[in-house]
Amino acid sequence: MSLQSSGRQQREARGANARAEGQQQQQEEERREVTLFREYLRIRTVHPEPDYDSAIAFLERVAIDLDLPLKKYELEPSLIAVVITWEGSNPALRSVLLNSHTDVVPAFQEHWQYDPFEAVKDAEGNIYGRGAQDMKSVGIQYVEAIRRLRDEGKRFPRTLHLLFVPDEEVGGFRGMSLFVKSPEFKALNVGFVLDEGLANPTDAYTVFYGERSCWWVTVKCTGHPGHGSRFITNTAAEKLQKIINAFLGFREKEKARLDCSACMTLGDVTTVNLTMVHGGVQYNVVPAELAASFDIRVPPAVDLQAFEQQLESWCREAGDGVTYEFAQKGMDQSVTSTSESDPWWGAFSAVCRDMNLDVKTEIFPAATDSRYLREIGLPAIGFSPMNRTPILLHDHNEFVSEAVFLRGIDVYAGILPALASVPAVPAEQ
Ligand SMILES: CSCC[C@H](NC=O)C(=O)O
Ligand SMILES: [Zn+2]
Ligand SMILES: [Zn+2]
Repeated sequence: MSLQSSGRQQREARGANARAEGQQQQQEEERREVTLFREYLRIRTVHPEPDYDSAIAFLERVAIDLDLPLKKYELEPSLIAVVITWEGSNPALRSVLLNSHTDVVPAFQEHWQYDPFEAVKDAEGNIYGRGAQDMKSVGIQYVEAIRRLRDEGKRFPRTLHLLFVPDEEVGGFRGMSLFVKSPEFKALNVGFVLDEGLANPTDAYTVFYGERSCWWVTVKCTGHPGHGSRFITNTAAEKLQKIINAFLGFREKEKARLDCSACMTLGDVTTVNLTMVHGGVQYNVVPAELAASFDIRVPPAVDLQAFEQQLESWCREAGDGVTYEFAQKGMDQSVTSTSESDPWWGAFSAVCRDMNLDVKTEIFPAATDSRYLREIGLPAIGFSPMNRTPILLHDHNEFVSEAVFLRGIDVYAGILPALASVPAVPAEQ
C-alpha cells in the first residue's frame, strides 16, 4: 500500500476538515442566510437528471417560512416554474420579476477541491458548490432581502414576484420559453425583470442590459470521393479547409478587435468557435461529405442580415456543394434601456449610486433566460451582485465568499424597494 495518499483521499480529508470547521463555525455563528444558501447548493438539480422535486420541496418550505404564497405552474410534465409573491400595496401596477433558474450544469468531481454538492465553506469563508455563482446564490439573496424588508415592516406599491425556473442551462426551451407564452405569466403583470449576470473580479459590479444572439450553424461540404492514395479533385476536405479558414480568420479579426481596445468587452465582438467536426468513413476513403459546426455569438449592434450574407458568401466561395443549416438562430436584438430618463433604469442606477456601487454596463456574452423576456418587450437587467470574485460559472471549483454573498443581500435590500416603488409609468396611467 502506498504511503502517499491519493488525490481523492486528500480531497476527502480536506473536505472533512473543512466540514468540521464549517460545522463548528456554523454552530457558533453561521448566519441563517448562509445556511439556507448552502442547503440549496446541496440539492442536486444538475443536468442531465436534475432533482427538481427536491428543489420545489425546498422552495415550498422557504415560502412557508417567509409567510408568502407560492404557486406552481407545470410547463411540461415534471418541469415546474415556482412563483412566490409579495403583493404590493397597489397591485394594479405592473410587478417586478426576480428571476432565477434552479438547474445547474454538470460538475466533474475529480477536478474539484471539495464535493461540488456538499457546499463546503473553507476557513476563509469561501462557499464551494455547483451553482454557487450560477445562480443559486442569487435565488437565496432575493429571498433573504425580501425576508429582511418584511421583518422591518416595509411594504411597497409594486408587487414582487420571485420566479424559479427549470431548464435554463439547456437553453430554456422547456422552461422560460414556454412560461413567457402562458396566460399564467401574463397574469403576473410584469413590468421589469432582474435576472442573472456574472461575477466581477474587481471592486465593480457588472450589469447586463442585453445579450449576444446565439447562432449554431453546421456547414456541410460535399465533393468527389475516391481512393485515399490519389489526388482526387474537388474534395469535401478542400472545401472544408476554406470554410474553416474563413470562419476562423474572422474569429482572429474579432479577437484582435477585442484585444486592442481597453473599453471593449466580450459582449461587443462576435465570437466564432469550431465546436464539432463530422464525417469520414475510413483512412483510405476520400469522403463525399464532411461537416463543421460552429458556435457563433453576435452582438446586438451587428446587422444580422448582413452577417448571414457574409456566412453565405464564405460558403459560396468554398466551392459547389457547400450548404449551411442553423440549429439555433437568435434573431431578437432587443436591449434594455440604460437611459437615466428610463424610470426603471433610473431607479436602479440611482440606488446603486446611493450605495456607492461602481456599476459597469455590458452586453452579456452568452445566452440567458432574459432573452425570452426581452423578446416579448420586457426590460430585463442581468445582475448577480458579486464583485471581488473570479468568474467561475460552469467552471471547476465554483465558489462565492460568504462576505460577498451577504453583501449581495444588502445590495438587493437597497435595490428592491427602489424598483418596487417606481411611480406609475406612462403606460400605467
Ligand atoms: C442558446 S441555448 C444555450 C444557452 C446557454 N446558456 C448558458 O450557458 C449558452 O450556451 O449560452
Ligand atoms: Zn445561469
Ligand atoms: Zn449557466
